Amino acid sequence: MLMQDVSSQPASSLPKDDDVGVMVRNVSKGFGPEGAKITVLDDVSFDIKKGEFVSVIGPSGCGKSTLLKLVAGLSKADAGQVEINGSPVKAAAEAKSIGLVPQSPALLPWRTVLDNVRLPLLINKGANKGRDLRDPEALLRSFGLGNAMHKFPGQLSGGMQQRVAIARAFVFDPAVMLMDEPFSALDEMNRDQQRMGLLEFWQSNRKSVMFVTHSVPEAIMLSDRIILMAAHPGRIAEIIPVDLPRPRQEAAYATDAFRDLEGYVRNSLKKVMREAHG
Ligand SMILES: Nc1ncnc2c1ncn2[C@@H]1O[C@H](COP(=O)(O)OP(=O)(O)OP(=O)(O)O)[C@@H](O)[C@H]1O
Repeated sequence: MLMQDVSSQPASSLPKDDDVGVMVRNVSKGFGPEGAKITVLDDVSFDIKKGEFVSVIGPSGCGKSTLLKLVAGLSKADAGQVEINGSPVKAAAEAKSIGLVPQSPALLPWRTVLDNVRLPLLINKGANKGRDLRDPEALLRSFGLGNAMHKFPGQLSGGMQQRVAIARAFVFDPAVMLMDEPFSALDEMNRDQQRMGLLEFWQSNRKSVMFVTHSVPEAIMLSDRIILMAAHPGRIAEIIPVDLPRPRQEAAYATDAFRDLEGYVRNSLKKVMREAHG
């Protein structure tokens, strides 16, 4: 297995071409007052290719959500650059080229499932003119929610609600999809079901995905590459390619290749955690 040690790779040697969906270059970010600022992200550089699924994993507090917010254009880096499909992140966010799925579904309980998914289209009517949009009903059907369209969120399970939130994020047909532990609130069985549903959808709708998770099997099952972060300050420790064949089905969990990779990622994670605790 060939691992990429990005810590020794100069950022300028990373590819910059038309294949890149997300480009993060030498990004640093800190919080706190001038003079007492705590560096949360230190010189982070990576790319996500168009149509590539990349997970970000690392110890609590290493800056995964902070990084995701920078790539979403919700927060500004102190230094460095973020580009989406070759445009500065701010412009890409305004053009709705970035979809975001939060940890909790945040659906409006008084609107039906279909009306929740339609809502971003109504709110952004002006900005949506002349661009490709997804049909909310077709999207819901492709997420297995055809029979739930006219129900209210409170009538659905947690897993189904989260699927509605994912469908809603796809309604602008964004080039890049960012997901912050979207299945963390679900029990293991439900979580696995949602994970496989997302994978199936993505396999026929290849977007660049940045997926934050604490689950090693989830990162492996979904991803083309895994970015492993270290903490204090948050930085990339290693980028691990996932060379498992696609399309992937649940049976992949039981293969030797999956288990070997799982062992490798867990070990790498342990190493960065040991370093963090001195
Ligand atoms: N707005 C903020 N103001 C001050 N500190 C912040 C802010 N946002 C994040 N931090 C700090 O930055 C560090 C990284 O936080 P972040 O939420 O990005 O980590 P994480 O890797 O996503 O953690 P977890 O895995 O626990 O969700 C933490 O120490 C956090 O307290």
